[in-house]
Amino acid sequence: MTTYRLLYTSIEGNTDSFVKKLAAVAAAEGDKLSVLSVGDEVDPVHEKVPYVVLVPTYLNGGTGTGPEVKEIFTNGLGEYIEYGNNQRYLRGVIGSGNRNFNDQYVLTAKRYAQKYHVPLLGDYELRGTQREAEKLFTRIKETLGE
Ligand SMILES: Cc1cc2nc3c(=O)[nH]c(=O)nc-3n(C[C@H](O)[C@H](O)[C@H](O)COP(=O)(O)O)c2cc1C
Repeated sequence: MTTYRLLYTSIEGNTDSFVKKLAAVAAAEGDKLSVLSVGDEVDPVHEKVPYVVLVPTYLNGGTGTGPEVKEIFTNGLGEYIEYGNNQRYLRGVIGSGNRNFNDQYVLTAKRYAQKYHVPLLGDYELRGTQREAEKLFTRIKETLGE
């Protein structure tokens, strides 16, 4: 049994729901997740093992992808990554969003991947599907596996 560390933020509950799907996939494979939901109220701790983050997309300031388009609501997760040495243990990002946002689909995750120099491991829409949870759990294992 292996335990995989995941950090995420969820404003409206969709990411929470997807993380539950991932946990069920992990359990079915005899593995475990160690998850932390990072909200504004969470005091950052020093991460001690490699982890993957899941971040939904919330933006304002326009319809494009330029610097005028600002991240909203999810900033606490970025601050957590930048706390102490936490960035050193970040291994990858999974993005979520809604394809109705076209070019801005999962833009926050793409920005995190670029900013923190880690791969975008994949993406899913809204609450995601069972199939996506299975596929992304495989990516998490490949990324964090021993
Ligand atoms: C105000 C607002 C802005 C959003 N902006 C984007 C966006 O720019 N790109 C995108 O892919 N999804 C966007 N979304 C969709 C959310 O990322 C999507 O609903 C996600 O599943 C929310 O996750 P959560 O329920 O865990 O907070 C937006 C949603 C809201 C309510």
